Amino acid sequence: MAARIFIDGAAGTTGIEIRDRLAGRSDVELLLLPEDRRKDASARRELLNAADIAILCLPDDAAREAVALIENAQTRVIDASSAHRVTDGWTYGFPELIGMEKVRDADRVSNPGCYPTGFLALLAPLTGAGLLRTDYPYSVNAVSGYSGGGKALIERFEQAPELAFRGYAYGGEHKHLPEMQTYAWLNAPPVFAPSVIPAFRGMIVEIPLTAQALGKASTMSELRAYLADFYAAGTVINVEAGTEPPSELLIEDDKDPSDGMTLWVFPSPDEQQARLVALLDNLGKGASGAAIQSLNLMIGAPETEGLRLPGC
Ligand SMILES: NC(=O)C1=CN([C@@H]2O[C@H](COP(=O)(O)OP(=O)(O)OC[C@H]3O[C@@H](n4cnc5c(N)ncnc54)[C@H](OP(=O)(O)O)[C@@H]3O)[C@@H](O)[C@H]2O)C=CC1
Ligand SMILES: CC(=O)N[C@@H](CCC(=O)OP(=O)(O)O)C(=O)O
Repeated sequence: MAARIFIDGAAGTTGIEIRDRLAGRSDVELLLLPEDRRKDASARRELLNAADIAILCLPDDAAREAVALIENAQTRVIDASSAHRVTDGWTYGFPELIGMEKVRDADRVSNPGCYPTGFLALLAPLTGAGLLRTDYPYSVNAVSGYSGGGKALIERFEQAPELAFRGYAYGGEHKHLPEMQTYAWLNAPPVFAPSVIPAFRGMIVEIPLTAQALGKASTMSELRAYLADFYAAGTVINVEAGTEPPSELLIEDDKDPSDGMTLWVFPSPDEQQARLVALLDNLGKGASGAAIQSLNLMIGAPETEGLRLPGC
C-alpha cells in the first residue's frame, strides 16, 4: 500500500521541490490541501493526523505547532526546519553519519541544515575517529545560492539585481551552530562565516585547517583517504580522491538540481595546512533531497529512489 505523505508547507521553496520529486511515485500517495486552506490549522491537523509521514517545510515556529497538532501515535515526522535538530527524542536525518537503521526506524526525524550538511560530512567522520581534534578552534566559510533563504530571500535577490554578495551572521550567532557542534563532538561551536551569492541554488562549505587540528592523523592526506573509505559504500556522497587540486571550484547558475554532494581534501604541499571542501545543492542534499532520502528509508523504498544523482 502506498504511504500517505502530507507536506505541510508544500507551497514553499523546499516543499515544492519535495512535492515535485514525489509526484508520480506509485509507492507514495500525496495528501494535499487547497491553496486557500494551506495555513488553516484545522485543515492541517486533519491531514497531519491522516498521514503516515508528515514532512514539515515550515518556519521553526510553525513546525513546532505542526508537531503539537499531531494527536496520534501513527504519524511519523520529517522536519526540514531547524526546530528539532538537537532535541531529545528526534533522530538527526543524516543516514551516512547517524546510521541508516536509526533513520529507518525513527518516528521523529529532523533534516540537517544545509550548511551543516557540508560541514558535518567533512568533519564528523574525522573527529569521530579521533583523526582530528575536538578541541581545535574550527572555522567554516560558506556560500549559498539565495534559495537557501526561502521565499523571502528569493524575492529580495530577484528584485535587486545589483546584489552581488551578501555576508551575514556577523554577530557570531546562527541557528546552525548547535547541530554543527553537537554532531561533530566539538568542545566549542565553529566560527561560522556564511554568505549568499546571486545564484538560485548551490553551496560551497569550506573548513580551513592547520596541522594543530591533527589528532591521531599524522598527515592531512590521511584525512582524504579516511573520508574516501568512510563514504565508499554510498552513492549520495562522493569523495574526490585525486591528488591534484582543481584550479577552481564553480557554482554555476544554470546547473540542474542535484541530491549528491562532493567532498575534497586539499593538503598544502608541506602538509601543514589543508582546505576541506564540500560542494552541494542547498535544495538537494541540503534540504529536499535529504528529506526524500530519509523518507525512502522510513517507508522501505530503495535509499536513493527519486533522487537526482550523477549517472541516474
Ligand atoms: N531553502 C533551503 O535551502 C532550506 C530550507 N530549510 C528549512 O526548511 C523550512 C522551509 O524553508 P523554505 O521552503 O526555504 O521556506 P519558504 O519561506 O520558501 O516556505 C515556507 C512555507 O511555509 C508556509 N508557512 C508559513 N507559516 C505557515 C503555517 N503556519 N502553516 C502552513 N504553512 C505555513 C509559507 O507560506 P507562504 O507561502 O504564505 O509564505 C511558505 O509557503 C525552513 O525551516 C527552512 O529553514 C532547510 C534547509 C535548506
Ligand atoms: C542563505 C540562507 O539564508 N540560509 C539560511 C539557512 C537555510 C537552511 O539550511 O535552513 P535551516 O536553517 O532550516 O537549516 C540561513 O542562513 O539562515
